[in-house]
Amino acid sequence: MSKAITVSYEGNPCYEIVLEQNFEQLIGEIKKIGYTPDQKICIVTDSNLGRLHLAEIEKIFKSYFHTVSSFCFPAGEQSKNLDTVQKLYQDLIINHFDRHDIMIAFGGGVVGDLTGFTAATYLRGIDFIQIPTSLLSQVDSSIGGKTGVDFSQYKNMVGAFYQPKLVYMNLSLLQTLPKEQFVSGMGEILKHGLIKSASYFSWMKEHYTAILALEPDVIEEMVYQSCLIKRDVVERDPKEKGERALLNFGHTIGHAVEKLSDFHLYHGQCVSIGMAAACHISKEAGNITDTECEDILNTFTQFGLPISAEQLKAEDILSISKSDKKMVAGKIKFILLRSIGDAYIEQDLTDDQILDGIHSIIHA
Ligand SMILES: NC(=O)c1ccc[n+]([C@@H]2O[C@H](COP(=O)([O-])OP(=O)(O)OC[C@H]3O[C@@H](n4cnc5c(N)ncnc54)[C@H](O)[C@@H]3O)[C@@H](O)[C@H]2O)c1
Ligand SMILES: O=C(O)C(=O)C[C@@H](O)[C@H](O)[C@H](O)COP(=O)(O)O
Ligand SMILES: [Zn+2]
Repeated sequence: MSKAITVSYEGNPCYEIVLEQNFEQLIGEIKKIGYTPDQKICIVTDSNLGRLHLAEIEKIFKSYFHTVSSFCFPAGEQSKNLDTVQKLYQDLIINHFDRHDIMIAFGGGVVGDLTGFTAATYLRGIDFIQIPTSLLSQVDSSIGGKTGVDFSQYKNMVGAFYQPKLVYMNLSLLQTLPKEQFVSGMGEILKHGLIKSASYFSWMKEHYTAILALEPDVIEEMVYQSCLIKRDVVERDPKEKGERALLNFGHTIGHAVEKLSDFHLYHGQCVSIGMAAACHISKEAGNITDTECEDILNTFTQFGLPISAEQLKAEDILSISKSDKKMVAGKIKFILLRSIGDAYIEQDLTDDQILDGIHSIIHA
């Protein structure tokens, strides 16, 4: 069981996404890039990975590279900020990292986004490798080169497009991922089906027992299919000039809910709530039927994802949604469904239409 996908950037092969059940091929993949033992390695990770898996990965890197250090920060979205980036810059400086050295993002999306941004900006850019360990980071955040941190609690306000040199995932690490984090990753995976492939969405509904039981073949197939969908989108539109915005389905309201929950709700859970609102708006716009909307919401619930945010105020969600980055000429760039598997960008929604969607998740 092993799969690889090539990601091209501006028409040229740029990096490989490797799906494995262990770390046996990691050094081989690194040698293929042309890295040599004299290059210094900084493994960036969070406190949970530090406790569970850092020793194993350090040993693997030390079997090839002469100088391997690690930088560990407290787990959670609260760490995804410029303070942590500054501490990481300090660590790199103290350890004399220069432009030909390499950073390793070993963790979930928080580690990946923060490490990628630090790699993009330290010495105007040094190489980095993604070793995503959460379901969400394996299917979404490690691919496509969106890196960044939150600023003043606003999601991903400071960032850069910066591509990794390799994405290597050991799917067996999902065994230690807490259940609710696995479910959070399902939010982005179901999004992939909803925006790009009705058959993939149906496949997930058919396989939900096996998925939640973490059956290795089914998980590998699912991660692979999601990586293919994300790869195809980011290859066609690497800098979000058009189609890539579809990956933001559920995120405008989702990011507002994430901020308003003070990051106590996970990203994929907030995206699920945001998608529920967007589905309601899509239904009211005459695109999807009542039955389809109900089917989507039932599927979210079946996977354990939330579809409501009863404790929040509609006006707060609307006003924070409007301060998200996706405003164009004062209008929210909103993603709606034309049908299951087919999403589009809508820039002409009125506040009333958006509020109606928000009310559907508050009174769900
Ligand atoms: N760059 C992108 O394109 C992109 C895409 C989607 C999401 N994101 C960002 O990704 C972040 C969410 O990522 P996430 O859900 O991975 O969150 P996360 O990085 O906080 O990881 C979730 C939790 O799971 C733990 N964890 C990770 N892997 C584990 C494992 N194998 N075993 C045990 N514990 C493990 C982490 O320590 C953390 O507590 C958000 O900041 C979001 O904005 C970015
Ligand atoms: O890769 C993308 O493009 C995405 O939008 C994927 C999203 O799932 C992800 O949460 C991304 O970080 C959102 O980016 P933002 O620019 O809307 O903050
Ligand atoms: Zn997301």
